[in-house]
Amino acid sequence: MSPVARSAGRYADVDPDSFGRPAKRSRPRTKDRPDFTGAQTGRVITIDRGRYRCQLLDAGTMVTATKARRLGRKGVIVGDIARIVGDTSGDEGTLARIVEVEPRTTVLRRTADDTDPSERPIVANADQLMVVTALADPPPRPGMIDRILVAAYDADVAPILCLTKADLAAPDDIVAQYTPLGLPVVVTDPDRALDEVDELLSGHVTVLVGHSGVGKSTLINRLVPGADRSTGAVNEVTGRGRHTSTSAIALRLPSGDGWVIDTPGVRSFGLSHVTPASVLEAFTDLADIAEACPRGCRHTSDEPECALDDAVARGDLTPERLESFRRIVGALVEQSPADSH
Ligand SMILES: Nc1nc2c(ncn2[C@@H]2O[C@H](COP(=O)(O)OP(=O)(O)OP(=O)(O)O)[C@@H](O)[C@H]2O)c(=O)[nH]1
Ligand SMILES: [Zn+2]
Repeated sequence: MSPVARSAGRYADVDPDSFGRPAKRSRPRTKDRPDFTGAQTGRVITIDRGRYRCQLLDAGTMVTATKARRLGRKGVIVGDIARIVGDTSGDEGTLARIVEVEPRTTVLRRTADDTDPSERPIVANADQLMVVTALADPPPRPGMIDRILVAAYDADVAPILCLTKADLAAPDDIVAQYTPLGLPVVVTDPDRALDEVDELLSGHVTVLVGHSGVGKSTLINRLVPGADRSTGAVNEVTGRGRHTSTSAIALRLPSGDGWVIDTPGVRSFGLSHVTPASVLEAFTDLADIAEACPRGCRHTSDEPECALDDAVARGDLTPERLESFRRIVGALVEQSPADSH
């Protein structure tokens, strides 16, 4: 029996939302699971109206696919590593089918807005998140940078700060402000080679997040020649860029070693479930010190017995690093939903 016929018959009755959770009925897996040997492995690079565009990892072929029903509505997102069966030639008009998705190493979720209180996963398997911020035109907004950094730390995705348009304003203040966080800060302008950025992205799956107009598309077009991201188009009416797609798009780096994932329309990531403790985990040096904090310490400056203050007093921690951490965590309490303009 072909895998297609088999899975259609066998899985039609399974709750689509059960994907990713243990099956309710436990049947011997090896016996019941469709045999997908011969399936191709690809990365989901973008999603458009129920069609999943995938790039096969071996051949690099672009394949358009549907998704097995049992994977559920949110079962496949950009960045996923998918098992694909059927016609994977990529030829015009062909349609393959995603039958399985590998467990995700990380998941970034879209900010909830006023009309949509739920958070949706948007990008899977990124191990880095590059916040792209212009030094001028538009000016940097530290509050927003901090919110995005919190989301990155919480999702266990290593943040990078990229400061664009260095030809228009000096980066020194922002660099000084973010260096104590221990994240790489790179500066770009049109006349500067991108060696440093290339090196940071090589071998990684990096999500790029930035407000419209900061030069994210310009950067991607330089990193991935032929990516053809539309640039410079700020819609006068909506104030938003020309990208109307809500799907992220993954682009393989020319070296073949690594991916960048552009996230049009994503201004920030939801923080509603994030706790100071989850952010603290990303700051391992501070986390070690905070073991000595009293129970329930929020590590804010108004906590009388926070061990982080003691560490600064002892000289074991620089005041700049503590201040940066507290500012970042402060973004959690200051957040207002659907802000970010
Ligand atoms: N001076 C200067 N201008 C730049 C630089 N990078 C990009 N720009 C310009 O800034 C404008 C916005 O650049 P985009 O690359 O379209 O910005 P974006 O962040 O992708 O914005 P959207 O396309 O709206 O999502 C364009 O006019 C670019 O030419 C830079 O390093 N220096
Ligand atoms: Zn504390």
